[in-house]
Amino acid sequence: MSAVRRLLPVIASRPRPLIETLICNIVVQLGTLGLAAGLALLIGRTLAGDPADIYVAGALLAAAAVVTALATWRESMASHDLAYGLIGILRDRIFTALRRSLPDRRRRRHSGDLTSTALADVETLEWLYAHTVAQTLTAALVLAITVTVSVLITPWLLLIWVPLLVAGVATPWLTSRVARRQAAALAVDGVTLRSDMIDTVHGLRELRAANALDRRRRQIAARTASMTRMQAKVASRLGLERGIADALLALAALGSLAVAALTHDTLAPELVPLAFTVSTAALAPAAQISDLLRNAGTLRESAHRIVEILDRPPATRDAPPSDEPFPDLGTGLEFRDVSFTYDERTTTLDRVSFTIRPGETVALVGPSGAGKTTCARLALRLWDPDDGTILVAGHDATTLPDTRLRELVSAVPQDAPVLTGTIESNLRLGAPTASAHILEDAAKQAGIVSPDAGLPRGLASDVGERGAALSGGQRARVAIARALVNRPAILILDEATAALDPEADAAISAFLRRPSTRATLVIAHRPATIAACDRTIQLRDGRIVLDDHTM
Ligand SMILES: Nc1ncnc2c1ncn2[C@@H]1O[C@H](COP(=O)(O)OP(=O)(O)OP(=O)(O)O)[C@@H](O)[C@H]1O
Repeated sequence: MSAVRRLLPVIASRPRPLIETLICNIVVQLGTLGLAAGLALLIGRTLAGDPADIYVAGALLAAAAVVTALATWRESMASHDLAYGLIGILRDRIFTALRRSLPDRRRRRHSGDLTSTALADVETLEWLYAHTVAQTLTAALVLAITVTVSVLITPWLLLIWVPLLVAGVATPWLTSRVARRQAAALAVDGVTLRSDMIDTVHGLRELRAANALDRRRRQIAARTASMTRMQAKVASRLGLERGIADALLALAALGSLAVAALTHDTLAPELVPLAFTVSTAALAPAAQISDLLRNAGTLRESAHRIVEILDRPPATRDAPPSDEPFPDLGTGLEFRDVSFTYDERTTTLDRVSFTIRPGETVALVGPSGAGKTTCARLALRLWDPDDGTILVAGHDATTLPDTRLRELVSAVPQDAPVLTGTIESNLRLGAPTASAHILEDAAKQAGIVSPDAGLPRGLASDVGERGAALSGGQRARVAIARALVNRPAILILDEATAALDPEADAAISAFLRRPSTRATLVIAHRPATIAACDRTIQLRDGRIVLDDHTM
């Protein structure tokens, strides 16, 4: 089924503005047609020496003009109400689809690119919903009426309308493949340009330090030039198509005039202006339909990309929501024969089994690329293992509803992002209603409020744009405190202490040694951090090579 047809039913979710748009459109089009036809009849009868009552006719025409104007105003409001409402629904569906399917295990596409293209595509659909569906239905109706009426007045007009309508439809149909190709190329260029710009702004410091800013600027300029060339090609194609459409419309007007002139002796004289007016009145809806056909390529390309996102398979299947209590079965975190691969070629984890009991703190160590972070990601259920089971608090993780799992497991990833705001707003991220006591307790455990943290304003400290006003160590402390606010049953620290200064490292080590009921997995390289743990598991090439209390 075509992507546009898949997205059209969304329109049924807002029937009121749709019906209003449709009715107003019909009133506008028929009102305009009625005005022109009324005037033509008036002129015809005057020319034929049988003038109508000018006052009655004037009043009728004035009333039609007012109704048409009011309907135009309402139509504009209703169509935009319809379009923006539908766009909101689509954005929400896209967000849900992306949320379910990201992070992409196989890294098929950059998630930022995907989102940015989808948002641009949704804007394109504004045109479909606000200016296309109802308007095209009405235009087709008015076109059918005008062509039928004019042909009833004189069948000779068929000679004009049939070939011109065929040519009008054939032109954009013939160019539709090129149009889609161009729309796809423009979208790729646009997205790459946007993500290059965003990456450049984010990496400004690194690019400047590497003396790479000029090179980056030239790359962006080259991409812009390529886009400009493609835009010129699109403009040239659209111009040509518009030119052909205008020429066809002009031919229709001339043809109608010629038919009116040639058949005037076979027609009642008062009908001559009417035949010409009604026939040329078909030009406006014909132009509207040709406009739609001209933009169909871009529209189909955008709809296709949106449908692609909506159809993305979920990264994990969420267990159905349940009111059943999930008793903590007391096992902490357990991996049972877990195997996992990112790309189906390399085995990242090979039958990994370990248990971290409540109250235990375990260091997961091993060389770079051994699969440590992958273990943390699977425990957080970013993806499910290809084989084996992960038990969280005694439950198979795949049977736990997502929200429950997030309450049980908290993680501090490598380079955990700190969001713009204050330390408090960052701590409240996953627990908006947490009490001041809980926040302070978490901040204390992570060493934020200690004198050596360098944060005299404590929780009220401003972290700057994405944490830029904090040092690496301070950012790590905020990320650790954020993970502690939910008081998780399972805590995972993935190289979270790597950026800490010795004082903070000592504070975190002390925190790790403190007795608690939490199961804690610490991915670390630092001897001091590893020494603070009860046990060490060593991973190499995705396999456990050591699980020991001493190392
Ligand atoms: N999203 C991904 N797509 C494909 N391969 C990945 C992905 N993430 C990690 N890998 C690969 O999986 C392997 C294990 O990576 P992982 O990050 O788990 O290692 P690690 O032990 O945590 O390493 P480090 O100590 O350097 O952080 C590596 O070879 C890595 O290149």
